Amino acid sequence: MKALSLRELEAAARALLEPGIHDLFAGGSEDEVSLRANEDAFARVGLVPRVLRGRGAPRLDTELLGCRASLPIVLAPTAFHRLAHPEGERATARAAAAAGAIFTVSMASTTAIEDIAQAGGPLWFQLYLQPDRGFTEALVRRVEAAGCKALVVTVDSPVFGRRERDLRNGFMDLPPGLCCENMRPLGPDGERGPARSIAFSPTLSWADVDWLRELTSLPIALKGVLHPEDAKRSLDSGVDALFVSNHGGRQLDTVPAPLELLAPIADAVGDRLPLVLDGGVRRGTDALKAFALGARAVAIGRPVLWGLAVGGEAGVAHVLSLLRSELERALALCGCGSADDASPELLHFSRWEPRWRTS
Ligand SMILES: Cc1cc2nc3c(=O)[nH]c(=O)nc-3n(C[C@H](O)[C@H](O)[C@H](O)COP(=O)(O)O)c2cc1C
Ligand SMILES: CC(C)CC(=O)C(=O)O
Repeated sequence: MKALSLRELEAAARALLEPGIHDLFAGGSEDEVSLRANEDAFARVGLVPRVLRGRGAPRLDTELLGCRASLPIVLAPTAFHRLAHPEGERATARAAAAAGAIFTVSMASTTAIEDIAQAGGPLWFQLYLQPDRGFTEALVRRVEAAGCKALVVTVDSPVFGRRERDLRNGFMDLPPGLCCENMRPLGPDGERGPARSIAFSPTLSWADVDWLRELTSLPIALKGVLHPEDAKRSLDSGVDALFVSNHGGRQLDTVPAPLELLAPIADAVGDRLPLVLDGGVRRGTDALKAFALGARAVAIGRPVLWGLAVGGEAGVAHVLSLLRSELERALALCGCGSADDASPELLHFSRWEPRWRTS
């Protein structure tokens, strides 16, 4: 029976996945306050449709960081797809390519970037800048050669968030036979060496972003910028986009939902940087609310893993197809011809005080 919504797909994935793997995907950090806040924020904003605008069938196609996409919904980077399905990132990449969606490959993918690129769709590569600049440089050259169209540099992880579900379940590392394939340096003949672990470093600074900017001509997005002052600072560093993200509630707990932080960031950067929002997007209406507050696109993390777990490539295709049709319907019902038509006038923030005429 095909899931009618991402909620149904989530339940199906939960029933299929080994509980420790389910927790690894589903969990957040510490008390999971941010994790819950992400979805809740969308439910607390209402949509007030405009009528009779005659905009015709909504168009979803867009361009982001030089990539054409058939919909403004990006696959966020998530680690370890082969824990969800044996075909892992290959299956995800095929589904994304067929849907014309941009797939952001995690640095912690369990398939090498060259093998993922075989699917032929637009790929971005997510990078944790490593203290070993030589390694980072080699990896950047490798993903350039593989045809990745942009780098998404995750900046919300100077240290790793404390994920208590994983500690309780004793999930420490990938099982034998799986590793972070992009962490295996390439030898002179392209042979892959032993995997190194990903380092998280509190010494990283804007100077490292400047260094990366000099190193590559690929567009660079910073992922995890939430403070308007950092958004403004990023304008000076020559980056090309920002992901407004709290890492799906997996890093600093009690960070508010990205949806709530979006408008001040959009104010801070104006039209100079496109914004991608991720965290809790589960419906077409959620995406529309993010567009109304200034996002150019949204990204989805966990739903892709649910789709993979339930049906491999077909499951991810189903996730994208559900969101595409929901977004088309939400735009049409709001009188919008595209995501660009969405504006704050469509939003209702609930501080409901009944008002009625007394005379
Ligand atoms: C299982 C899992 C693995 C993730 N791995 C990465 C990663 O390797 N790099 C990264 O920048 N973000 C990673 N994220 C965060 C996502 O890119 C994204 O910010 C988040 O999942 C969005 O929220 P959502 O899952 O509610 O859609 C991961 C998230 C999950 C759930
Ligand atoms: C392996 C981790 C680095 C992946 C990650 O960022 C996450 O699990 O949130």
